[in-house]
Amino acid sequence: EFYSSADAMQDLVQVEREILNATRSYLEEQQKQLDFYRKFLEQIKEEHDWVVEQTDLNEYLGHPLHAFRLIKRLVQDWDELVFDPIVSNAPREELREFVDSVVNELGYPNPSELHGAVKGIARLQKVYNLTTTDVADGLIDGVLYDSELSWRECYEIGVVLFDLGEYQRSLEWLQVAFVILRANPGQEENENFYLSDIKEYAALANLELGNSERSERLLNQILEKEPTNTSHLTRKYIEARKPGKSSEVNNPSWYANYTRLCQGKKLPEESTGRPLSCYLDGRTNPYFVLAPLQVEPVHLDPDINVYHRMLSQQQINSIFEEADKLTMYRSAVAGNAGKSTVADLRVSQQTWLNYTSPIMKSISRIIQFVSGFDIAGAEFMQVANYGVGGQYEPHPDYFEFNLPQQFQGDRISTSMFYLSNVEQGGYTVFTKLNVFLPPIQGAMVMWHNLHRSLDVDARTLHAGCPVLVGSKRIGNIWMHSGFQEFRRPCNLTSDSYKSAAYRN
Ligand SMILES: O=C(O)CCC(=O)C(=O)O
Ligand SMILES: [Fe+2]
Repeated sequence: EFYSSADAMQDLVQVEREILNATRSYLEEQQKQLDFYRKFLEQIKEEHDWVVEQTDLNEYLGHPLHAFRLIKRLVQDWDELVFDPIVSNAPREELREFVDSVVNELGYPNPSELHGAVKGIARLQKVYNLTTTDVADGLIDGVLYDSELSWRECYEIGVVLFDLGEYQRSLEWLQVAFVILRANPGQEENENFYLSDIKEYAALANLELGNSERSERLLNQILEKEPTNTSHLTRKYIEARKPGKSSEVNNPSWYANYTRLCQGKKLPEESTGRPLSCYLDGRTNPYFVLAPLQVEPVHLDPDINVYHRMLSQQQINSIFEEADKLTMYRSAVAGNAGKSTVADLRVSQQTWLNYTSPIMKSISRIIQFVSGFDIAGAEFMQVANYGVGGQYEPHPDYFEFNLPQQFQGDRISTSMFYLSNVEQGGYTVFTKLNVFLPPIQGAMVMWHNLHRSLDVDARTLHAGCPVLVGSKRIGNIWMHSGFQEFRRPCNLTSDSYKSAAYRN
């Protein structure tokens, strides 16, 4: 799978380059062949015409050499020089074999990936309030990119969204396609045919949305002006079918907070009289005496801290070198009965790094010093890469139920390293705490997922917002509550009441 990770997408660039080069050579080879055939035909024609011009063909062919020449041409030359090569077409076979080998080695996206990519665009529009015209113009959240879409691309997006049942969004894309196509007359040979085609899809989308009148009107326009083969059938279909209901979009309860925070907007907060401010911490562990931790507290109770400049570019490169040795997989989520499943709510690719390499040894040391926890029983570091539209919808990091058998206790804390900056989007947000964090390369954010009583803390619900532009890389280390009894002792009374009101 390619669309879920920016890294994986890079392979596709190589695939396209290889196919491009091979096809170009193929065309050159074919051109040579064609030139050869043409020359052959000219030669034959010359001889043939000469034969036909003979006043007495019988006499001419009675000559043994003339007869031999004609027979030889037909038996040998036509076959060897023209028919065989045309039929077997060696360059085409070579091209096919080459493309197969490239595809086998590097992979090739299947049609479902187009759906994934289009869903990604629709998701970005929804989360960041991007209008369809802006996106089509290459204007992404206020930044203009040199990447405007053609009418055909807009049309394809509209069709895929129609297939996905996103009729309102589909209609918007179809409208933009229509406008672009009509604004550039003469660019497309079958312009009128395409305009009708777009209208036909728009008629169907309108029908699904419950706008039967509009649907009717669009179809009549086609039938009056540019009737196509299918429009009559569509008319029958529309007459036979009951219009759909304009579906009220029912967003989940967390959705408003989620999108607001993803856009970098906070709800106003009551002042606690004690604004949070950054500080240097050289006392948590002697390790930090000479290079104190640069702490940015972003929330108190539950505490969420960002530690800046934890990793240098060099260290980050070393992490990627380790990750490159392994295969990245599409991230899954715990589904029913704890089974892991792939879902749109988490679109990224990931792999796991153990703590044996020098860089990972040093990370495990740092993480233990900062958190105070013993890394024994912790999971390997999960390195993830999100492509455009990649995201992780609100979730807690703890399991609570369905704790994997090999776990020593639940995930007591999360330490998440930002291994890249993100050009636009990709914030980490805490939907119940009114906190958003733009990724900053080299920084690490840490929080506890469990109360001291080891009950789960529902306030820690968080999400990775969709990446708008860029490629997001993170590294997660989850500590487990086993082995930590002396590191973070329980209180005498349970503190789980604090999060009781935040469940669901
Ligand atoms: O991508 C992010 O910012 C959050 C990722 C996350 O929550 C996770 O991987 O569990
Ligand atoms: Fe998480």
